[in-house]
Amino acid sequence: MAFCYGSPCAGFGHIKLWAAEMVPSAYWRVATKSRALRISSDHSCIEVRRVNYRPPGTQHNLLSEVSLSLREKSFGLIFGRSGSGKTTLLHLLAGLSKPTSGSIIVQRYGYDGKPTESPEPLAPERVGIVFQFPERYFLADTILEEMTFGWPRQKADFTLREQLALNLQYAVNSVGLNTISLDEDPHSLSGGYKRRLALAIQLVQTPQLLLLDEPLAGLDWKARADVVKLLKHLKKELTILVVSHDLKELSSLVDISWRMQMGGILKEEALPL
Ligand SMILES: Nc1ncnc2c1ncn2[C@@H]1O[C@H](COP(=O)(O)OP(=O)(O)OP(=O)(O)O)[C@@H](O)[C@H]1O
Repeated sequence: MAFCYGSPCAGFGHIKLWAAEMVPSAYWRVATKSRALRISSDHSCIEVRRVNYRPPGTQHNLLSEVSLSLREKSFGLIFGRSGSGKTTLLHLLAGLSKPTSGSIIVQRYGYDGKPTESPEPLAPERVGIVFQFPERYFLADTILEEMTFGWPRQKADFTLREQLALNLQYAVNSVGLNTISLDEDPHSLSGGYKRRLALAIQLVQTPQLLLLDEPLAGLDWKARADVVKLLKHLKKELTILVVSHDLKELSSLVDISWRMQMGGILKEEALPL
């Protein structure tokens, strides 16, 4: 598959038009899916099972027998001291590195809490990750270019591009960027709006799991409150796992939390507020 890097993909005008025309159906699809999931009581969980990780060529494990289970559409938070291995775990979940042993899977459960089918590996392309200070990696001159950077551009990819264009409009609305022209320079946005853009870029790919590394770091109090409010909204439709030191501000969102101890040992634990 070919991607366009840095330059606008062919047919942007059309992309905007498709998106504008097809928003209602995109919303309908999302709303219908969420209602269906609420009324059925079977559910899936993203699970890390006894994962160890030792970077190639090193002697020590950065993660030791890490296990966790995060139910779909819930908000998990991992806290712990600097250097304990939190970001390393996010990278494994995003497929950026491979566990030395153990597995990362999606498991479906039935009414009775028992697995209904064999677990499936969590596909890296279904995981979105927003790194610390994502605005440092913005490359394009407009919000639209930033959001479509890396999209497939070949003729054969028309259907995929069309789907991405639909998702784009949904993502822009979800993060509240719809009040801003997509021709704006991403670098000129406020801190909070830069984070919104970073989230929207990931939402276009309709992730099954959204990973956020220190989403409030470096923001002023108003932008922090803004991002917390946005995450509260996104939580209704998404499974979110956050690494953060900002426990108090995020506490109202958290369904489950873990402490990462030095040596990469993860324990489920309530937030120490
Ligand atoms: N590829 C690597 N090879 C060797 N050591 C590494 C590698 N990547 C990370 N580390 C080390 O692993 C440890 C865990 O790093 P990690 O970034 O996951 O910690 P963290 O808990 O996210 O810290 P912080 O809260 O400061 O972001 C650190 O001591 C780091 O220096």
